[in-house]
Amino acid sequence: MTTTKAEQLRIAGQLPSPKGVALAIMEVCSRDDATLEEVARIVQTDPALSSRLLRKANAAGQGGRAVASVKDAVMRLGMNTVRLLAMSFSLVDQHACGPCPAFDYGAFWSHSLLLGVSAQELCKVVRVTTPDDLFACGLLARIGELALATIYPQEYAGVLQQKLSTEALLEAERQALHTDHLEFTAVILEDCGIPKALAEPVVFHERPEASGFREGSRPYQLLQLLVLARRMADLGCAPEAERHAKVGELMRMGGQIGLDAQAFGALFDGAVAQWHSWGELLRIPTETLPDFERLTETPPQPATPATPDAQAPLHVLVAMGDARARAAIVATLSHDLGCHVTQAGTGGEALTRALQETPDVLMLERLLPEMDGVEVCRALRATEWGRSIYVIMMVESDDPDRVEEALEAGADDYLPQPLHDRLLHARIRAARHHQQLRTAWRDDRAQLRQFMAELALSNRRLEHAAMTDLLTGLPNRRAGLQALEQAWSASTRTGQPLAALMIDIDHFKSINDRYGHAGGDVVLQSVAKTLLSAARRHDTVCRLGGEEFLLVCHDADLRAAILAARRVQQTVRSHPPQFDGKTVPISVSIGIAVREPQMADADALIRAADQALYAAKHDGRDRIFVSAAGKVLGVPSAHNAP
Ligand SMILES: Nc1nc2c(ncn2[C@@H]2O[C@H](COP(=O)(O)OP(=O)(O)OP(=O)(O)O)[C@@H](O)[C@H]2O)c(=O)[nH]1
Repeated sequence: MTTTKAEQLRIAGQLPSPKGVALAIMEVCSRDDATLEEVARIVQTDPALSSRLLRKANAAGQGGRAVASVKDAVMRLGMNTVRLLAMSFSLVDQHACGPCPAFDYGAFWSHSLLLGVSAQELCKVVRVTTPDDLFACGLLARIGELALATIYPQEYAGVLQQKLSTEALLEAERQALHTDHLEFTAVILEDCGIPKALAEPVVFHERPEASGFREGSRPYQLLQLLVLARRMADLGCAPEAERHAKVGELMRMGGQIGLDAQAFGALFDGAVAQWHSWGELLRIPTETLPDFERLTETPPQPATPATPDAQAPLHVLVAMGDARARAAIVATLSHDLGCHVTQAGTGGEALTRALQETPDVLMLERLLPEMDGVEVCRALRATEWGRSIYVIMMVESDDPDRVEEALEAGADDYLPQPLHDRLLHARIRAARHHQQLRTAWRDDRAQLRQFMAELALSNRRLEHAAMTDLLTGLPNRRAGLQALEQAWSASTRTGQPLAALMIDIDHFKSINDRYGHAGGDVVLQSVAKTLLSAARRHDTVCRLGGEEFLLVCHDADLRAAILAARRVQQTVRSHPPQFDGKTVPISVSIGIAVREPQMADADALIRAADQALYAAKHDGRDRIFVSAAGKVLGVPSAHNAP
């Protein structure tokens, strides 16, 4: 039997795998006699996992009784789901960054998270399995890529720099590494104990055509759902300029699982909202996106606005099932009427092309294969962008019921079949007139949009200026206190600890006296930089005013806050500012407070930190003091810490 490279690395223990509490949960769950109590007890030893599972259980309850204990959360989610979630969270936490220079870890998890929540939301519509299980599988659906970046950082960087499409990437991986990421995904999912029935569709979601799944079977449905979730993640993570091209295809795929444009839009928006809230909880970056309806709007016009040209050929998309009849009308339109014509043979193709090409006129046969003309018209009219296309429905006869149905679905005009040349000419004349009016309207609108974009930009600049300290570039007092309020609310929600550190430069007045105000300013700028470098990425540093700074430490208990204070003190000490070719020796005093149950709000936390700072100054400066349980105590500083 041949052993693949991924399997060899598994044997050597080199593959990314769950660790710590997640591993313990996996082990317990693999026993036949495991109990929910046992699993809950292990989960409780990890506060971050506990709060994430509580959030998941409450979301899964969909408005039922709120779950407050870990045991109830485990009960509601079920042992298997808890195992899957614990495992995927563990991998997210362990691999937030890594050694491969060309692998964007943040972007990778961001995309994987959106894939996971999209799969979960889709699964609520097409119930092929438990939505929470698909959330976990979605998070791990691309794990093979992360594995290659972790195990072969340099070689894989060379492959990634070529920026290849899926097939070419797989080929390049095989050439450079004699393996590919799909092989790694399969082995890691197996290692994580994900059942084959789920793991296989996950592995094939990048190359659905290679799966060989029988149409309509459960694996096939899962695969379809994951492919759609992947496209949703691609859209959410795409640069703004590329989003438009992805929307049409996505809507068509939504139609395949029975969702009309409106329902699909609501589902997408729901997934994006979940993406943001899980991103915050898992510390994964996420993009701010306009809602789906806005994404379907007219794509941005070219930079130089097109001048209205009455002579520009009318773009007509002809959607007809019968190829010969279609060829005849295409010939009339292009040769006799000078139109630019494109064609579609099915309803699905008509919708995709209409959304991609935004023709001036869509000539839509009512009896189209796959998706009839009425459905296509309704789907188009559900988008702002599709509303601007002039639709002529071709109906089998003048039957008033048929005509009424077409017009009610949103068609602008109709033509009875077989088509009559004179009628066709008259309809196209009306359409051309409509198009000229629309071009003029579009130009006005483009100008208005440009004006609104400029206004939004200058508002953003003003907002930024109002929240930023001009001297140091740090968030100012207002922004800092706002960040603290937000951190307070998050800590209320998640139960995670929260610490505030007030940092004050010692004897700053004498620095000003000795080096002048300009020298003082340089010292403030230098300290601001040093504080940023000493703080963790997710913590907030702001200048409260004068020579006083605030550091908000998320998820930090007293021990972590003292360590942070020592790190700040040490870094300030070892990076003295330079002014006029001279070193300006400085020190800071720090007051720490950690959120305590009796504190009513963020103000109370700041007041406690301020008391501790006051005590540090009073005790002689260059000190760290802590305010805890109503007492203020000194703690050993960085230079005399144990
Ligand atoms: N250069 C400069 N000085 C500032 C700025 N804002 C406030 N100050 C000065 O900072 C000094 C603060 O002095 P004090 O409040 O007495 O504090 P201190 O001298 O640091 O003494 P301790 O905090 O008790 O160690 C005052 O002289 C302010 O004028 C600023 O933006 N630039």
